[in-house]
Amino acid sequence: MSAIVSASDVTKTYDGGFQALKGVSLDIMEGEILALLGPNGAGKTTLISIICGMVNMTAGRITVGGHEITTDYRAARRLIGLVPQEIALEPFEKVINTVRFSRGLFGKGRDDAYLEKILRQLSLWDKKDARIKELSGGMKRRVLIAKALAHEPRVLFLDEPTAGVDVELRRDMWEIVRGLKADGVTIILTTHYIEEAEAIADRVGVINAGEILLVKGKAELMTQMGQKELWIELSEPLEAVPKALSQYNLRLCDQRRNLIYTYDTKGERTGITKLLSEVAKAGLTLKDVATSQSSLEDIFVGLVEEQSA
Ligand SMILES: Nc1ncnc2c1ncn2[C@@H]1O[C@H](COP(=O)(O)OP(=O)(O)OP(=O)(O)O)[C@@H](O)[C@H]1O
Repeated sequence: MSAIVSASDVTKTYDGGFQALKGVSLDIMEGEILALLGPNGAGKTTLISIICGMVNMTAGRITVGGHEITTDYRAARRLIGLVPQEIALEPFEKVINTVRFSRGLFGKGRDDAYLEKILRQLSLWDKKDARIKELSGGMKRRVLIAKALAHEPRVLFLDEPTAGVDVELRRDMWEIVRGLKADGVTIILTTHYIEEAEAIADRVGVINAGEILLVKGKAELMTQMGQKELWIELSEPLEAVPKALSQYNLRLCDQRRNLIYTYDTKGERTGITKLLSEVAKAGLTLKDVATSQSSLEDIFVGLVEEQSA
């Protein structure tokens, strides 16, 4: 897969002197769904706004489909659709005209068959002649997506598509996003919801305080999440991990009273039964055992805390 959007060393200092982005480098691969996860004020909207040409970067370089966004703005912008966070639509306009108008803005010729396809995909076709003000909040969000897709972009940015929407609409949105990916659209969505990133992303990028902390395949993150720890509390503290148990890579902590064994929950065998019998064979007496699992949330919180320390 090649990168369709490539950002290198992008910085943004707003007029008041606030540095919202501190050297962001990121490659977005053609055809993927990338979730940008970060707390409030992390810089997600700033980054998207820069890529979409609505905010100027202070330094750095960004290309979209090989077009440099400052020197080759029109060509780059034509490849991008943006679904903004806020609903800003003309209330008295009909749905179909709203979408047609957006297509026209990019200099694309009229193509009613294409517009019908996207309106059907978004379950808006039977509302095509309704005025925006007659639509529910969820439908207005769908119209925003239809507008963003009207000029057949290859990359779609969704800025917090499910902020403040109910669970049902959130699931509908995820279905829509999956459908667009199947059509070959590259999708970048920003979110506060770890659950959302888990549900639909191929890769997850974590951004905090203007810096990208990691970008990883979801499967890889899930493997990390799949790691569980078994805590074995002993009645007596140990000097060291007994040699007979060396194959388990145990850690000794909490005043040498706890042995910690890390295992993979997705593995065929956890090795726990064997370990416990060998612990007994080594003459150690157990006081208690407990397990803990790290989640994407733990990883995320850990990363953000580490950065602010
Ligand atoms: N026009 C502006 N002038 C000055 N500071 C700004 C401006 N726009 C954003 N900021 C600041 O830049 C930082 C990043 O904001 P941004 O909107 O990019 O964050 P975000 O990650 O999208 O947050 P949220 O999840 O709350 O939307 C914030 O501290 C914000 O206050």
